[in-house]
Amino acid sequence: MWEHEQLVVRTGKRSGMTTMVALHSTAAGPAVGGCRMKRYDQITDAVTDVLRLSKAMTLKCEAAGIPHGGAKSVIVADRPLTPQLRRDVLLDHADLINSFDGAYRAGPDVGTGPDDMLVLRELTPHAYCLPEEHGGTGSSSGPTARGVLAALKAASHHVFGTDDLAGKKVVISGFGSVGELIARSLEGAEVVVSDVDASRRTAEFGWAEPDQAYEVEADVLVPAAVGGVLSPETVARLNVKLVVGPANNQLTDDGVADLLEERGIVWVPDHVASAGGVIYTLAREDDGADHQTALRRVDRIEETVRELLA
Ligand SMILES: NC(=O)c1ccc[n+]([C@@H]2O[C@H](COP(=O)([O-])OP(=O)(O)OC[C@H]3O[C@@H](n4cnc5c(N)ncnc54)[C@H](O)[C@@H]3O)[C@@H](O)[C@H]2O)c1
Repeated sequence: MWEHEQLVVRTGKRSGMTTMVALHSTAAGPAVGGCRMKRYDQITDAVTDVLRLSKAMTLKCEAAGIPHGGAKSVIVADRPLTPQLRRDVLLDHADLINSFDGAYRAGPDVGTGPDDMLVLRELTPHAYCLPEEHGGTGSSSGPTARGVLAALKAASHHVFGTDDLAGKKVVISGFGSVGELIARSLEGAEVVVSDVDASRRTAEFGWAEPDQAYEVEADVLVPAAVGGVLSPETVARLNVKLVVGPANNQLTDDGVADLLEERGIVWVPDHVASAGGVIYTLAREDDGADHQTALRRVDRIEETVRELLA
């Protein structure tokens, strides 16, 4: 069933490249969501991605008590991007964002960052997370990691009877910006990381090949790479008691949550665990909260997860 307010797919007049915005819901307020820049095999894969991710943003805002709806945008990187082409496609995307008259406000996501938001801002006011030297809050990876750690605390208490993961074995699939921050914060835990990019391997942590990360015998799995990683097949192979991570849309479909429950594995929904970035950004950039106040709002994820699991 179609449940989105709008989906607009457009060919940019400067770049000739496809960009799209899915507006899932503005019922709670203007819709927010990141701008993903990625190569897709088929344009339909990009449409599926933007529709699912925008719906997840509505759930994320609702669970975090943020007065915003959910949206997402995608820039289909179907060719190598020179700096000029990257700039052109971002300006094209800014035109598309403007066509929503403020109903969609963009931030960075996989493949984009604060510098790209600065380019968007040349043509649209509806871009968050500019670099700090330009008055924005920069990358949201830090607050996102903090939110995951808050969720981990509450979930660990529920599953292991202690907030502290010291002495526990934790597998982090996706050793990118959020995954690395989480790995470095887990003092006293045995941390194993995994990434498709083998250059990310470091002697500081254990290493699992990406196709084996979901089978490692451990206490906790942290999905921190891409979505769609928890399928009936991967859930059957899991060897952990708890799954908590920032990756958006971890389940291939909602029925996988039942399979996790049948196996006695506690899973914290990603739209709850990964909300730290959006909570922090909106607190600072919309509400004018200072850094510490915004972090305290992120830390409330712990309480949300406690209530959810209870
Ligand atoms: N950064 C944020 O503020 C934020 C907020 C909410 C959700 N998320 C989600 O969290 C996840 C991680 O975000 P990030 O900012 O760290 O991204 P990132 O791009 O910095 O890191 C992702 C890492 O995953 C690796 N990877 C990709 N595919 C993989 C696979 N199949 N198996 C193992 N590793 C793989 C990449 O090589 C990369 O190192 C993403 O799914 C993102 O959508 C991030």
